[in-house]
Amino acid sequence: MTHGLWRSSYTVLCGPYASYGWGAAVRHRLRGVIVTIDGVAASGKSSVSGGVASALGIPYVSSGLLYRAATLLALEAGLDLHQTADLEAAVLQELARHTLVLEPLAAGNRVWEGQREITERLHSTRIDKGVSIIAVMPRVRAWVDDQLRALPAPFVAEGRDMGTAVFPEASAKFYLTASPRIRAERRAKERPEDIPAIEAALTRRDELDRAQIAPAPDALVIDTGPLDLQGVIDLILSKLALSNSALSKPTHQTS
Ligand SMILES: Nc1ncnc2c1ncn2[C@@H]1O[C@H](COP(=O)(O)OP(=O)(O)OP(=O)(O)O)[C@@H](O)[C@H]1O
Ligand SMILES: Nc1ccn([C@@H]2O[C@H](COP(=O)(O)O)[C@@H](O)[C@H]2O)c(=O)n1
Repeated sequence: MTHGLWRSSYTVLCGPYASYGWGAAVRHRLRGVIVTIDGVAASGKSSVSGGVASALGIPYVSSGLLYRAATLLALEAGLDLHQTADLEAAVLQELARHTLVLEPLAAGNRVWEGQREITERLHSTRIDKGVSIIAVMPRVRAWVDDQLRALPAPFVAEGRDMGTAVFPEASAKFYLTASPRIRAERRAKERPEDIPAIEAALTRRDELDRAQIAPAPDALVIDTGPLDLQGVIDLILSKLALSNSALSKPTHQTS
C-alpha cells in the first residue's frame, strides 16, 4: 500500500529508511514532525521531497501548486496579469468564488477546484510565466500559508519560504540550488522550449521570487548540480538520520 496520506508501517519500519538505523520507535517519533525543502525554481524540490517523504512514509506538501492554482483561476477568469487594476483584489475574489483543495499524497500532490482535478494544468509555460506575479501579493501569500498550516503533520513541505516564513519551527530544513543551465537542461525534458529559453525564464522567475527565496539561516544548502536525484534524496535522508534528535522533537504538538 503506497497511496493515501499514510504509507504502511512496513515502509517506515522495514523500508529504505530502516537502513539509516531507525528503530521501531520511528513512526511514533515522526508524529508532528515537519521537514522543509526550499530552493530556487526547478532545483528538484518536488522530486526530492517526494523521494524523501516516500522513504519516511509520510506525505509531502507542494506549496507552489497553490500559487500555480491561484494563477490558473486568475487566467481562466480572463484577468490580465499586467493590466488589471487592483489585481490582488480580483485574484482574492476568484479564490473566494472557488474551492481549491491541495491533496498532499505521498505519491504526488493533486489539486482540486471543486470536483475538477486541475493538477495537470498547473505545469505549463503560461503558468510558469504568470505565477510569480500572483505569488508576490501579501494577501495571496496569507491565503496559501493558512492552507498549509491547517495540514496535519508529519509531512515534508517544499517551496520557497517553508523554512523561513511558514514553518520556522520545522524539525529539519534543506535548501536546494543548482546553476540555471543545469536546471534548464533538466527542465527541458518537461517543456517544449529550448534550453536557453528555459534558462532565461528560470532566471527571470528567481528574480521575481527574490523576496521569498532566501534560505533559512538554519537550513543545510545543497548544490544538486553534481548529484543525481537519488543522490540528493540519500544525502537528505542521511542528514536526517544523523539529526535523529531533531526529528524526535515534534514541530507541531500532537495529542
Ligand atoms: N539531482 C537531479 N539530477 C537530475 N535531475 C534532477 C535532479 N533533481 C531534479 N531533477 C529533475 O529536474 C526536473 C525539475 O525537478 P522538480 O520538478 O522536482 O523541481 P522543482 O524545484 O520542484 O521545480 P519547480 O520550482 O518548477 O516546481 C525534473 O525533471 C526532475 O526529475
Ligand atoms: N513557498 C512558495 C512556493 C512557490 N512560490 C511561488 O510559486 C511559484 C511556483 O512554485 P514552484 O515551486 O511550483 O516552482 C514560484 O515561482 C513562486 O513564485 C512561492 O512564492 N512560495
